[in-house]
Amino acid sequence: MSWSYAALLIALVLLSAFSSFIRLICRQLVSPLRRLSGPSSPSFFLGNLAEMHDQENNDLIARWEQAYGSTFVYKGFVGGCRLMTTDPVAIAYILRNAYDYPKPDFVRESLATMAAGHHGLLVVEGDEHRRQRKILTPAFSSAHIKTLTPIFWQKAVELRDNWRSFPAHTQIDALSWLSRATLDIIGLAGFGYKFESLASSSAPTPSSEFAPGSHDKEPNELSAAFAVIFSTARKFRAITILQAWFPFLRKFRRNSETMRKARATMRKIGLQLIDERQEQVLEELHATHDPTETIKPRLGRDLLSVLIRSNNATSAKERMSSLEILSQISTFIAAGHETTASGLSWCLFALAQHPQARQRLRQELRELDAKIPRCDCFSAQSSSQSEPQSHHRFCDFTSPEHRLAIEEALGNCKYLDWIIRESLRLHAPITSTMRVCMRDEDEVPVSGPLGPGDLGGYVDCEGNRRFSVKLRKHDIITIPIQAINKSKRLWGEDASVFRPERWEDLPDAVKLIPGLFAHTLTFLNGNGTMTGGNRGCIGWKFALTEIQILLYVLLRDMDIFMDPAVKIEKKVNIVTRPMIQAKPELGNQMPIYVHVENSSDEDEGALHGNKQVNGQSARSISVRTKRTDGSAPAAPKPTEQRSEGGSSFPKSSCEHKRDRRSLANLFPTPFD
Ligand code: HEM
Repeated sequence: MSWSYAALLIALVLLSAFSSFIRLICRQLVSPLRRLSGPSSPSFFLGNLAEMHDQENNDLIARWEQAYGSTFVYKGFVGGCRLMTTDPVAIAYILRNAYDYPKPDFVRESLATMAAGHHGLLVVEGDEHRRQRKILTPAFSSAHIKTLTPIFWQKAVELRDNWRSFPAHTQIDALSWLSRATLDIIGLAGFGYKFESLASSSAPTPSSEFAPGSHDKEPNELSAAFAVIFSTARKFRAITILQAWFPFLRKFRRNSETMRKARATMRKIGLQLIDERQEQVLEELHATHDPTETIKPRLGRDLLSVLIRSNNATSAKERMSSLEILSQISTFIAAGHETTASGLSWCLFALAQHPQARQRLRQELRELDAKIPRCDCFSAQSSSQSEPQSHHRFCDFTSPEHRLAIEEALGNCKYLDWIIRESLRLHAPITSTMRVCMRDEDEVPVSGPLGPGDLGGYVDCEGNRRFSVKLRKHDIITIPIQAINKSKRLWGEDASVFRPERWEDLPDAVKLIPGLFAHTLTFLNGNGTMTGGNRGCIGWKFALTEIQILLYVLLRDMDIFMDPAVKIEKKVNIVTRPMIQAKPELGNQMPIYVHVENSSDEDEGALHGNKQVNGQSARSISVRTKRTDGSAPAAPKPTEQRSEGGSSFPKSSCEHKRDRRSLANLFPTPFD
């Protein structure tokens, strides 16, 4: 072969390897987005991405909004213009046409490796998504979520009793505890799996109703495997960005032995769970059709059982494969665990900062007792049987009638509702998401004037006011969920302030936000269509019910505080978690103090005694005994002294540990 052939061959190989990069550069050069104004870019390679990494702490988007209006461009990888808009009309248009505005490939790739799998609902697009969403919808209906609430109560009580067991003035990391609680909940409610991450040795046996065939012997095997996959995926490196644009680099993914084992474990347990549910669902069918069968089998209620039942009822052509079902298990864990834990942690944070709101909420929660019939599920830990009904404390909520009555009453708690709305508005666990235009050309409308002094539209880089944005195929759009939830143009001057009372009377402009929940984009949009695609959070009712019950159980009989000297920052890594500003090396943390009121009233005799309630030994007594003698090694350790500037916090034992100097801080998250 002559030199010229060899050179040609090398050129062809290089061309094919770099083809997507070359296409990217060409597309960027002709994008109509270049006509929009926006901030200057400090770096050719990373554009504005590096400064965006800390956007939740430096108010960057609000400053850009103030300088360039609600619709502008910023620079992404190698100088590409990306659209960013907080305009409610533009956002509604993009989200309503979800299948023409899917997630960009690099975001899907990142979510897939982050454990959601390539076939999970979070990642698939178009017809595949429509088909999966239809099969999954029955599992997330309000009626079905109501059947799962006993799990939420059980785990809430278990968490509360863990917190109660610590000596007074103990600082605890609420985030890691809430993470454990929500992991246990999604395990049981999602697929009947006992993670037992809330102090496994002392945990009460999960209701067998929800855990048929659970894996008692190795309860934490799946949890460990998931942690490996999730934490590895969360370490965002330069190579991750390059892999997005140079697909051939994906072949060089780190696939260590630990990672391979973790994936194999997830697959093994997932397939085992699916087989068990399939068998169980077939038994149900058999029993329903057998006239001699007198006792109907209990229908599996976890999300996986409902999914399998719904799948079996779907035509063979539309049905999900085992691989697709398997991906939903990891999707449920990835999408439904840390999001809710983070939402709850931020809610506790907001309440700790606002004593008046906290006291009003706690009073409302206590007053519920007066509205519901006396229950029979008070344990030996309840303060005193002779106390007036409304003062019974530390109820175990074991009576189904009592739980149902409270659930109904919680639904009518106006202030609780405002608190949840306000904290999820100001502290959205998912800060932003991305979309890409897949129409050859499109024109996205933006709103006109929204009120006095507002001119509507946006001003392009030539100084012309415009009321639509032209896009070409492959143009990238950032949907800044948190910035929309806090936009002054929509919410008013006090948009960044925690003020639950704002929900009494919202500005009209807010009602244009196409939010699934409370006119916020926290769970994304609520106006998706079957034809245009519906990508709003499928688990929003699950999450809200879980948040309601956990807040009620934790705050009814305990107060929370934070050290005012400890400054908390937001750290975005797909989910937005708290971090102590002065102690980044500790990783994600939400340090709080729990105050058990009148704790001196709680005589140790009652706590360690053998009082029988409803024929049962009080369960939480054993929790306390075990936790204080240290026999639950997996639980996060509290500090016993007050910290100054967070200095006495222990290293979090959970997997959120971060190294500030790591590349994760220099490079953007997949959603930037
Ligand atoms: C406070 C808690 C939660 C928040 C803030 C939240 C937020 C979101 C957001 C913003 C999206 C849209 C992502 C995008 O398209 O870019 C989403 C999607 C999704 N969420 Fe949630 N989520 C929460 C809890 C849950 C729970 C508990 C589950 C399941 C048990 C869940 C399952 C899902 C799934 C499967 C999707 C993909 C839906 C689709 O694309 O059709 N989420 N969530």
